[in-house]
Amino acid sequence: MIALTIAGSDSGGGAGIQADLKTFQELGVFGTSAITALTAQNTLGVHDIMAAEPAFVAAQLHALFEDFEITAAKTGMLFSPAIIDVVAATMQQQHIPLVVDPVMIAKGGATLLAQQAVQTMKEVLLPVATVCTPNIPEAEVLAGMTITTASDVAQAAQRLMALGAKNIVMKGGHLSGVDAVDTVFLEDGSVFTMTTPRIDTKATHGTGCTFSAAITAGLANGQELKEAIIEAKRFIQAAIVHPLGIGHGHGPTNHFAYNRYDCEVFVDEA
Ligand SMILES: Nc1ncnc2c1ncn2[C@@H]1O[C@H](COP(=O)(O)OP(=O)(O)OP(=O)(O)O)[C@@H](O)[C@H]1O
Ligand SMILES: Cc1ncc(CO)c(N)n1
Repeated sequence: MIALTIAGSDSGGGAGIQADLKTFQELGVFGTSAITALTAQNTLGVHDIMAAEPAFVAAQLHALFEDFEITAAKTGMLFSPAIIDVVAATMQQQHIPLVVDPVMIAKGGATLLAQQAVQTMKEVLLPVATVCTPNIPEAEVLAGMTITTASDVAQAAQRLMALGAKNIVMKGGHLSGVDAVDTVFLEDGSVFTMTTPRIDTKATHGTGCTFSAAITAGLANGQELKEAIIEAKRFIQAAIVHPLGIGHGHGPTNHFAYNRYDCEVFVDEA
């Protein structure tokens, strides 16, 4: 099975393209990539960014779809309106599941999506998203509202669905509480939560990339969306619980952990 990640390169290897390809590999999927930007980055922060020319992003996508039977794709850091336009136009023609991780800001505060690209993401990318996986700050920007309560989470998800995203995973990593709770809103109207203990760790660099890549790998392998989402939560929890101790800042998660350690996720149908 072949999956595609359309994202930025993280030279530090914990997020972006590198995290996605490691996740695909661990989940038994052949990974391909279209790189939207280079970042000079480590666990302490982003030093510099060099965006790819939109035409070169298009060239990478053309080369991939010409040759490979890609069965699912994801987007990560897309940086500019012009790159989003290229990606959306391509994905509109490909009838495969698309996971949109609406990456906006790195943990150290660097901007990974230009301010003026938010509108483009809402107008052209969400309509082609099979599933969108915002963290709370991203959901606030996309939905144009403040999120504090569970009913805010549901309202924001409804707004993203109204923009065209078919299914939504609202990630709770940025909320407080003893548990890390993600809430999933499916196209058929069903809602469920996925709960794991919140781990007190600095090693959470690339959690969102890894989680969305794991969903993509599941879809590429032909799993149902719900099953792929729950398995992805297991993957990211194992990767957070067993850190590698790399770097001096927000360290990467452990992509090897899922295949080595068991990990429980509590699923609650609302
Ligand atoms: N400290 C933690 N303990 C357990 N799970 C966590 C923790 N932090 C995040 N998660 C889980 O990791 C997944 C990614 O969520 P998060 O909200 O961190 O994404 P993100 O902010 O997009 O990540 P990124 O740093 O890549 O931008 C979710 O399933 C979330 O619940
Ligand atoms: C390239 C890249 N993509 C995504 C993130 C968000 O974790 C990051 N820090 N770097």
